[in-house]
Amino acid sequence: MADILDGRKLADEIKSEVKKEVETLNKIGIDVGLSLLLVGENAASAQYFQATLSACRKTGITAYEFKLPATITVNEILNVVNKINIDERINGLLILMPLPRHINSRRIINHIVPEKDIDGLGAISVGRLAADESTFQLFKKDKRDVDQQSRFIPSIWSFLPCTPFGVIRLLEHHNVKIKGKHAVIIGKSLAVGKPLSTMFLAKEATVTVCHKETADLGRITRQADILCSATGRAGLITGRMIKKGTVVVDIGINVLKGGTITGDIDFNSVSKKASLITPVPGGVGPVTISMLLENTVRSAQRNELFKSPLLVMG
Ligand SMILES: Nc1nc(=O)c2c([nH]1)NC[C@@H]1CN(c3ccc(C(=O)N[C@@H](CCC(=O)O)C(=O)O)cc3)C=[N+]21
Repeated sequence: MADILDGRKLADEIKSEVKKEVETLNKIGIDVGLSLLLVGENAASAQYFQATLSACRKTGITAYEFKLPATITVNEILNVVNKINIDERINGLLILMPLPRHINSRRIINHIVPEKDIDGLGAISVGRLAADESTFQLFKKDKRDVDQQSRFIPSIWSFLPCTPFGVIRLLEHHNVKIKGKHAVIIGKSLAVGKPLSTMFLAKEATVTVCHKETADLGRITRQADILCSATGRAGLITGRMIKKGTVVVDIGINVLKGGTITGDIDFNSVSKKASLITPVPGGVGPVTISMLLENTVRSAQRNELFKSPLLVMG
């Protein structure tokens, strides 16, 4: 039987770190602010919205809520983003995805100033990740790589998308070796599959990305040392599709009839062969929210550090 990669436990640890850092900033008169922008109605987004609000409350981050009707125009949303961009109280902006169909979501997301793009989905953030200009943030918790990475004192940097960032954190927290391993990712989305593949590359894994057009998925998943699935298809991965000892990360969220939440992995059959596995709920999801808060408090810290040569100490 596989051991569990416990996301709730790690998420709580990250949140208590964030809380301490928020308190330190509060002591020198700095409040940390996160804005949440929800357009229209969407069950998964509404749930993430609420979960993030309550995590903000727990850590002392001030949340600013923006709820707009689905009928709103692109320009009206851009005006709200403009307001948030120049609002000094706000350190980060999360725009809940997906946006309504008539809205060009790239147009909206690219309008967030990079300093506040704590979800890491804007073109600058995506480009910096692809060019390896922000991946050093993945090495902070990895003591062995600190020396190599600490050559960099960035004057400005971008944020990493919360879900894949959380996946790397969860693996490292459980001492899963990434370097030299074969990581197989299912899903090529901008928010999860693609950035996760870049992060695994930065960590020097051998990476294969599969998606809905991939022929004979099982042939590839059986080669994985680390298997990450982010498709939103319940039960896609069964025990027959993995080799013994695989580390399995379930990034899928499927709401079944009756409201039960499950991932992409058939937990019963896969957990018999895997060495480590994330449950859903209680796996990657809670860590995602904690990474969003961590990015937000980093944004506030950088703002202080880089925008004045004089630091006010508590
Ligand atoms: N710009 C953007 N970034 C996102 O990261 C984003 C988004 N839009 N839109 C909506 C989806 C959905 N999402 C979830 C994250 C965590 C849980 C989570 O923590 N779920 C709990 C289960 C909660 C329950 O049981 O009700 C868990 O996995 O344990 C759920 C959903 C992030 N999303």
